[in-house]
Amino acid sequence: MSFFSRLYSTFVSGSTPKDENAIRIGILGAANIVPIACTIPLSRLSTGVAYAVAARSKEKATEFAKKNGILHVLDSYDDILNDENVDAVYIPLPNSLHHVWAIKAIEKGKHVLCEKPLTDNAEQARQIADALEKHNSQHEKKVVFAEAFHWKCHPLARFLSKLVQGNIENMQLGEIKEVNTVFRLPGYVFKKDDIRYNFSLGGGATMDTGCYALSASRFVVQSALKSTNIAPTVITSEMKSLEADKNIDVSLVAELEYPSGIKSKVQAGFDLGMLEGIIDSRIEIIGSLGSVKVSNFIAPYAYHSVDFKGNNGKSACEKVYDEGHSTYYYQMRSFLDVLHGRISEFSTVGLTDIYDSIENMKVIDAMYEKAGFLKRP
Ligand SMILES: NC(=O)C1=CN([C@@H]2O[C@H](COP(=O)(O)OP(=O)(O)OC[C@H]3O[C@@H](n4cnc5c(N)ncnc54)[C@H](OP(=O)(O)O)[C@@H]3O)[C@@H](O)[C@H]2O)C=CC1
Ligand SMILES: O=C1OC[C@@H](O)[C@H](O)[C@H]1O
Repeated sequence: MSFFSRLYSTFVSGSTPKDENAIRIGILGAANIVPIACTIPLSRLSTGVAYAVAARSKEKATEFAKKNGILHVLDSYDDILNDENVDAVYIPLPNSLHHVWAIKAIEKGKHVLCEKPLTDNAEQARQIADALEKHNSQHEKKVVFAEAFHWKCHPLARFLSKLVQGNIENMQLGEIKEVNTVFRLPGYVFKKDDIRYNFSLGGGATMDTGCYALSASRFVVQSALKSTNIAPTVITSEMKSLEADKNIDVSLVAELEYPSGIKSKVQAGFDLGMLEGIIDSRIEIIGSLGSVKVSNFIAPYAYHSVDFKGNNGKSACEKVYDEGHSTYYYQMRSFLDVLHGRISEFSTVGLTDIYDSIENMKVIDAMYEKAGFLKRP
């Protein structure tokens, strides 16, 4: 697939016919991210359908449904949860609302794909896990729950996982010593009233781009150690705040250390300079035998590269597009495959389970605390 075909399939709807047992997805909110993360991927899959949407305003939901090929418009988010035709929900609400709607959805027996970061803080994430455990222990039909770290579902992430385990022949890193990750955007891409600049809605750069950079650091370390739910200690954390609101961080630089001794620097922010482009997302992994730089791990479907340099002077470069779909397509396909019982292990397809989400939120809490900022409410 060429660069333009990859972008076309990311941003333009398809028209794949639906299977009879396609999973019917209800969408809570007419959010900006819905087309790229939900309705366009669904339009390209036979296994799921954009069944219904509700928004705070019915007029907005109606227009949104028409534009994005969603079959039904309901009056409220609760109506989506109460509709027995809805099998699963996608939650693209502001961060502070994920907690309440995720728990309500679980209690109604709906499967959930919830946007990142999962919650405002780790305590709320734990409460979602409690609700999930309670529901699943009392019902035969088990609710599947995933946080939408889409980048981990792309074939590039699977390649990285193999790479740090020493399974890519011409890219031997040896023992992993250091993992540095970055996700920065320019602040001007968001309006002043954006949810990301609103403390009570769970805003802040550490919440928004920081949760990804942290997820990348943890993904690499967990893959290298073939382990799950590992969280590093926050050694230092520095943040700069918005002039207009001292609670809203616009940049993060944190130094972390994993229990195994691996060190990690995580950078995030809405602080990308005019001359630095429109996105800075990368991973650098330093091992005893060589190092690797991965560009654009967040949106690898647009472009990316994996550049290896061995201590022996040898180098190699890889690009991993596979069928060329977007990270969101792979995420939706994985989520639906799990619901159809075709896959039982989240880790094989990159979906993020609730216990991984809790650990991510614990580190975000610690980053805020160490930097002298309030945790999100
Ligand atoms: N996976 C990814 O790549 C991305 C993920 N995200 C995540 O998705 C979520 C939504 O982001 P985004 O689409 O940019 O958000 P939007 O600004 O589009 O807002 C999302 C929805 O939240 C509701 N909402 C907005 N403002 C308020 C408010 N003041 N009080 C209550 N509800 C409000 C609205 O629902 P209604 O329509 O009912 O009025 C709106 O549709 C966030 O968690 C974000 O982190 C965002 C972008 C990319
Ligand atoms: O993927 C993303 O890129 C832009 C961010 O602001 C957004 O919230 C995030 O999910």
